Amino acid sequence: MAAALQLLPRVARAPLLPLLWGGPVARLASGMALAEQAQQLFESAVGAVLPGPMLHRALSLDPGGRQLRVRDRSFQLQQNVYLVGFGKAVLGMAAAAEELLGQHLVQGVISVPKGIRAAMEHAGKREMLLKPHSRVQVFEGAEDNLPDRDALRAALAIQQLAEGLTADDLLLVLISGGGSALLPAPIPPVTLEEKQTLTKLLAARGATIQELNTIRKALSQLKGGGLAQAAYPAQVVSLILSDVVGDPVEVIASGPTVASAHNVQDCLHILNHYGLRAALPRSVKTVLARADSDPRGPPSCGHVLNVIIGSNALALAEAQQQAEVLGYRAVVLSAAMQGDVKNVAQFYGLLAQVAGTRLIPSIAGASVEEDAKLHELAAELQIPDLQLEQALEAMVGDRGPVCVLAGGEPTVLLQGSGKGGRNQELALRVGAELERWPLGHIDVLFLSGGSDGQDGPTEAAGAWVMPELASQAAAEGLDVATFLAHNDSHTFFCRLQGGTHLLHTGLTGTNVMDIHLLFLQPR
Ligand SMILES: Nc1ncnc2c1ncn2[C@@H]1O[C@H](COP(=O)(O)OP(=O)(O)OP(=O)(O)O)[C@@H](O)[C@H]1O
Ligand SMILES: O=C(O)[C@H](O)CO
Repeated sequence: MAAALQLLPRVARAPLLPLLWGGPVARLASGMALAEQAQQLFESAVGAVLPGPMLHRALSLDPGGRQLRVRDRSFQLQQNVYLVGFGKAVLGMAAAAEELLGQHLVQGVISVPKGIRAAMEHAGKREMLLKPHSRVQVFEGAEDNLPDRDALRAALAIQQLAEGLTADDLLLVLISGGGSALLPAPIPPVTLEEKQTLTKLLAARGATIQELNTIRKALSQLKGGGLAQAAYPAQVVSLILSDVVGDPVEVIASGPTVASAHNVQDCLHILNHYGLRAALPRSVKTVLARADSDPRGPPSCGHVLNVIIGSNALALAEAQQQAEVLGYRAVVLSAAMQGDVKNVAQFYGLLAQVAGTRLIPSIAGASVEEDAKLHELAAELQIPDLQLEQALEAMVGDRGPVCVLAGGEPTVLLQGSGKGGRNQELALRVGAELERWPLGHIDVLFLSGGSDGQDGPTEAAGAWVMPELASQAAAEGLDVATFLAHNDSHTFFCRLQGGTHLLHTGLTGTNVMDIHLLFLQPR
């Protein structure tokens, strides 16, 4: 337990209110105490997937320092290791890798978001920074998650490094979310601008990350296994931090070390579906036509070891453990929450209602219809790993406080021009839902936060809400529906009670999608 609490120093100091559930102290427990615990559990989830700890779990040197161990594989070390990386969490991953590899690391090139070094320095996160005489060259680029000239230069440097390797070398590839935009290498004659436009159009028309990255792979020299091919005959080990539901290695950062299984027909189907086929630039048509007749087929990746070293599920598992230490019955609902944010919010609202009735059957709670509606909605959302029955089972009977943990990435279809993010919008919508289903004797709190610490283009990571949200807002003259109609959740939370419902962590240096926490605490 001491070790577990090390991750959570503030939790260790906080009074363990739920342990005293049913007693007078618990009855005095305020929403703020619950909110503090929610924020601490969020931090513990993120703490489990920080670059340093993750790297050290995945990589080790044998006692003589002659072999690099990755899972159950060993690689000979003789000052023959090269490193490349691209993604939002790669700076800290590279710092941890360089520290571990020492003199065995010959050279590295990484492509990371613009301003990340300054932000980490400013936040005092020195462990995320490379040392002054690092062998790793850093390129910053892809402002606003879009490929740009800086990212293109980085991609060229990465390609050159990979192409210069021999069969005696080992290439360590560090990959995390945001990697696609940070590694643009369009196949000529496609230009960077054309690729940028196509990516933007697909995203704006609601293409999924799977669809978007299928197109990116078809138009890129390095994605879809291209980087692995460039590094051949060197051995390649890819360490991947997943930011995609289900952790598909071929999708994350467009799978630069995974042979693409898609063909031109798949691309044309996607482009057709989003009404983009007719207006395709000639260059894109040329590249797709060439790919169709390429006798070599997709790159082969037999020399590659792809390893997922961090994921949303891992973060949730840590927070679940911490919640149990705090006396909650903690259930992981899913690490793959997806779907329209409105439906996801309705789902959490109904879940709280149904769960509340199970927790204290005597209260006027959910009806049979609401139970059925919850299951219907769950089926509609098509969440692959949803443990709804298990979660509801944990709530049967008068057994104390419950914490439901989930993760993933709901979708917001932007209609207004307000300021917000996925997590703040979800929290606001859940707050509105909770108000519709008052649960007399149970304190309910919902928190949603982006594990990277930045929710959309805002400075907050997310927000937390309780059923009293709408009435508190009304008292301050804020109308929830109006803010939602403008996708203006951040402005709403900034104004509500002086911003106390906002979750502020600063940039965390990692990225495993969003974390959702739902607490039900009988009074
Ligand atoms: N005003 C808004 N209200 C709600 N959501 C918004 C708003 N503006 C942007 N978003 C959402 O924020 C997301 C983009 O935010 P961000 O740049 O944090 O990317 P991300 O998807 O979190 O990146 P990653 O997946 O790499 O973490 C999009 O899903 C977009 O729909
Ligand atoms: O970079 C990307 O492609 C997305 O973040 C998904 O990994």
